[in-house]
Amino acid sequence: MTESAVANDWASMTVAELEDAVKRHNRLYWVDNDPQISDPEFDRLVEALRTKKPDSPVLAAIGPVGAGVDLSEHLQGEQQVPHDPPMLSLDKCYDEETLLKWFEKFEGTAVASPKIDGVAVSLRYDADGRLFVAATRGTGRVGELITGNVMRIENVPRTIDTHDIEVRGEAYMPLSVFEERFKEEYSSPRNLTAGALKLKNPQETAGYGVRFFAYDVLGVAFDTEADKMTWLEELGFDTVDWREVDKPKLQHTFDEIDASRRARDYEMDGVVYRANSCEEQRRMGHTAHHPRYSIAYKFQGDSGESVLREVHWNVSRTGAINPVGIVDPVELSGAVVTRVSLHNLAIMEAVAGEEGLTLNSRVLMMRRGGVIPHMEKVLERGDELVEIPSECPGCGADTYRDNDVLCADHSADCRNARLRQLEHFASAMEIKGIGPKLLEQLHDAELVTDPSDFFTLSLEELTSLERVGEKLARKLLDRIKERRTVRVDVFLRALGIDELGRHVAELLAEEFGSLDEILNVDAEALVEIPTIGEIIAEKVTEGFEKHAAVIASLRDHLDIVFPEPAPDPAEIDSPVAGKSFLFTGALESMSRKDAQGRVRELGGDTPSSVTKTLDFLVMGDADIERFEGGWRSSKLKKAEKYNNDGSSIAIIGESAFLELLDSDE
Ligand SMILES: NC(=O)c1ccc[n+]([C@@H]2O[C@H](COP(=O)([O-])OP(=O)(O)OC[C@H]3O[C@@H](n4cnc5c(N)ncnc54)[C@H](O)[C@@H]3O)[C@@H](O)[C@H]2O)c1
Ligand SMILES: [Zn+2]
Repeated sequence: MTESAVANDWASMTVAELEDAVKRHNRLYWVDNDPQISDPEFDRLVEALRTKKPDSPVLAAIGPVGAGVDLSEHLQGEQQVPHDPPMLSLDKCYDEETLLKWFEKFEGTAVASPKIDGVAVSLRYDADGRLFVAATRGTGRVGELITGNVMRIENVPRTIDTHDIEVRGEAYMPLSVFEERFKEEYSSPRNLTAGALKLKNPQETAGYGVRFFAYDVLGVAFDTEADKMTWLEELGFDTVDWREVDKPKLQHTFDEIDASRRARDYEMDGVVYRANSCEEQRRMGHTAHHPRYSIAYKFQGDSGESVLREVHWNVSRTGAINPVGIVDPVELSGAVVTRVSLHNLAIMEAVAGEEGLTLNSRVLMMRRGGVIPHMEKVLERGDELVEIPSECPGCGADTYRDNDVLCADHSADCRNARLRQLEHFASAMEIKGIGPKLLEQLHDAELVTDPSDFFTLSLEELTSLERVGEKLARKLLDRIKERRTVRVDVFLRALGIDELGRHVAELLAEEFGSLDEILNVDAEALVEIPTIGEIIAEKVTEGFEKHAAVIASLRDHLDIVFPEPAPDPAEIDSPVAGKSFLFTGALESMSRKDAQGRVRELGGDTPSSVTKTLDFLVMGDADIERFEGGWRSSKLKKAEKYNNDGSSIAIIGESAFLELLDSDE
């Protein structure tokens, strides 16, 4: 029911109309940089045309080349990087039948990997194995030079143990980074990645935490795609999460990757399959639009219709007042959504169109990339114009517009701004069990009005609140007490200062020896730290000034410590200290990141790829069972290969890992 209302638009059109629409939207997207429909909707439009006229020449001309993008208008000659062979699009399919048909066209197995919703990047390494050119995909034939920016992507190797090759892959912003720092004001991790890669001051790219997954290499011949990926990993690249699949596993792999979406730290919009045999790849070749040996099987069911009932105005921790839509419940990618961030004024206006957003509008809701819900577009206008508040809902201060964002100079007792700040503090300090409801109670009873108040709470005060019994109160007090000793970077981030996210906090902790030094630093000195730009430096120093009183009272209650230099493994008798652990796949009891944190706390090491000296390769218990049943991921294969050559990498499940941790504590 939900999808048809949109798809029907296209289904009722003639071939000529469809061809015109495809050409128009392709141009709007690639040339004018002003897409007017969402990507999934564009894909449906293309499918509608493909169904009616599979050999339409317009189908072969989708993408930047077909749209006639000419980079020479924008770029100087030296900024243009030719791609040979061009960086093409992918052929698409939406059902198993089409996938099977594609599979019949070649001999051997396929290699499948998630289709990452990021930005394609080409990396070139010179005769000494040094990264010397990085470029965007651009028109597909000519890209834009972004070497300085790419140098700031942490997991892109600067030098490799071979020479004269080109590596292609996808740059993306981890969802954890997006959600922590950007989700309030930006709508898409992908667009932010593209922006971060083109920043004029490449140093600032580092602050965006962009990462890179390799999926292809030119300049070396391989027998199989699997060999290619393994080789890339040995060179030190993080590769897309690939696996070799045979015919019976084609659909199964798609379902499995689809089901794993929420456990992954990136958005994706389908599964890419490639013929495993490189000889077959050469035989099949490519069209002007896409290689024939590859196909993208795209996810569906991410969209649905709903009705916008209300717009709430939320004061963010930085003071911006952002719209949040309340919609009738709608199921998207398996989860029911009732609230959707409209991000900021500009994004809300873009969705609504010129006449403004109205309540009771019929809207298309979507999880682009499967994770973050968006209101994609208004399908039918409602009856009541959404008013932009002239006053802050928390303190009544006048609002004003600052570029894309609604702002106010909140008074010191703005309830909403405070609640948001306290919420951020509790979550950054990892004080578990303090949700928004309890916070409101604490705040409204004037028990906690600034962050330091958490540390003076008493049992009587807590139990005086509705629905807080003695048992819960004691538990909360214990948790708060546990967090009295806190690492300086965690403390700094918890202050909720604009631009002082995890990355900057860690830099400050590394760079300085005491909290006083950090708090008294001036903007000029901060800019000296690589990856901190002028804007960050100013916001951070301003923030320290503004929060001086809160910081002072927090210091009375907290024991703020600097990260200890890693303990000397020789001195600790422990199964974890001095050992290296690599986690792969999803764990049940904690995220991979938390698992790495635990290992490092205990003095262990967490390398990012399988090496000869790795001690433990850890995976979920379900994966261990699959492993025992014969299944092999690329990491497993590599570990086994090293073990055959004399390494002793223990391959263990999560339960065994937890036992190791326990025996250490
Ligand atoms: N909204 C609109 O009006 C409109 C108009 C035109 C195009 N579009 C959108 O533009 C998008 C881009 O189209 P396209 O032709 O550039 O890209 P595509 O969808 O054909 O995908 C090709 C890209 O996938 C990337 N990729 C990610 N993971 C990969 C993996 N594991 N293996 C191999 N490649 C991987 C590659 O970088 C490659 O550049 C499409 O999603 C389309 O919907 C939208
Ligand atoms: Zn306010």
